[in-house]
Amino acid sequence: MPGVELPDLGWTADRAAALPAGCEPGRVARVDRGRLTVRTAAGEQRAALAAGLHDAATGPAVGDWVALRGELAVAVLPRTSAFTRTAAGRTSAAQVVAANVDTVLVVDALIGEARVRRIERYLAVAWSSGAAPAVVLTKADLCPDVPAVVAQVGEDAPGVPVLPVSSVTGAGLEAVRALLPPGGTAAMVGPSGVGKSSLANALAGRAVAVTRDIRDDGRGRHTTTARELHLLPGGGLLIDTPGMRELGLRDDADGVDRAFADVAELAAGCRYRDCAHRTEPGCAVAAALEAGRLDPARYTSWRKLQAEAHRQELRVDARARAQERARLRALHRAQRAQPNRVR
Ligand SMILES: Nc1nc2c(ncn2[C@@H]2O[C@H](COP(=O)(O)OP(=O)(O)OP(=O)(O)O)[C@@H](O)[C@H]2O)c(=O)[nH]1
Ligand SMILES: [Zn+2]
Repeated sequence: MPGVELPDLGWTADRAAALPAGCEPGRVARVDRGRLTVRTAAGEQRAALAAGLHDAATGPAVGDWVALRGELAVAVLPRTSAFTRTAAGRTSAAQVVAANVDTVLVVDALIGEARVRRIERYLAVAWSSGAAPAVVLTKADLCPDVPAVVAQVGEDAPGVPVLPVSSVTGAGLEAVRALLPPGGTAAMVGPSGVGKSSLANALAGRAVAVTRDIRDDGRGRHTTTARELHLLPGGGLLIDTPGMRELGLRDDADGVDRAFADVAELAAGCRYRDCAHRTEPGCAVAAALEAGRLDPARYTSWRKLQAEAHRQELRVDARARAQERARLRALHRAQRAQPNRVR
């Protein structure tokens, strides 16, 4: 797609300062088994990964800016935000699925399953990525009392805009577009079936939702490349990558604390800094629960997510220990092989 200026893709002076000499910048629109589709000032091109960029945590993800030398991506520029998915297994590394997202649209529907608890969870994930979240509630055309649900969700999403929309009638889409300024990057998270693809298509004004066409013709599998970074008519960019649909909570409690800013503020007023909010004297959280100023379900949800973030932390620690053991083993092997050359 020629005719796109770098700032239209989200290029900034900070990023320019980090670009190695002699390289051109490109924004990753898709990653296919170690091959990139990147958007540059000159249009779209494919790029291979230089050695050292094959790591899941530090190698390029959709939304990343890479430094290009011809057809080779030689570096990933510093990220302003990152969404990670922790792969299964105690020692497997976190994989970055999207990077440099400014706004996370936490998408849920105005009809169906009770939604507040899962929205809380996605908000914690969003905050811990480094991006700013907004809640988008879809299917407004099917909901008999939109303001009531919006108000209810708003109570448990302190400091976050809550926007009702209908991808069918177009109602509310303008308010969502207003969150996506030219050059700004948004991404969607939310459970299956709430209308993320419909919202992406409505925002783009055409069908852009991810399609994966895999055929097997006896010579191996071929995946047709569909971009996962879309330019919207208003100048914003939308990342719609399948990986965003399987996000886990990251290994830090900050995201949880931001999603539960009201509860965290209460907890700051407890008498003891290490208060476990159970039976401690002077516990401000227990007092708020007793006085009916804190919803017990929200309290339970906060505890659960904190515990989950903590478990992730332990897992990351276990991984770090395993990596250190592997490093030492390799070092010892090398020492045995070449006793005089190491160190
Ligand atoms: N009435 C109404 N239906 C909607 C709206 N948005 C989505 N739908 C319908 O809800 C269903 C699910 O929508 P999708 O856009 O596929 O949902 P999704 O979140 O992308 O689902 P996954 O791809 O499974 O993650 C489809 O039948 C849509 O037509 C809306 O605003 N109003
Ligand atoms: Zn307490």
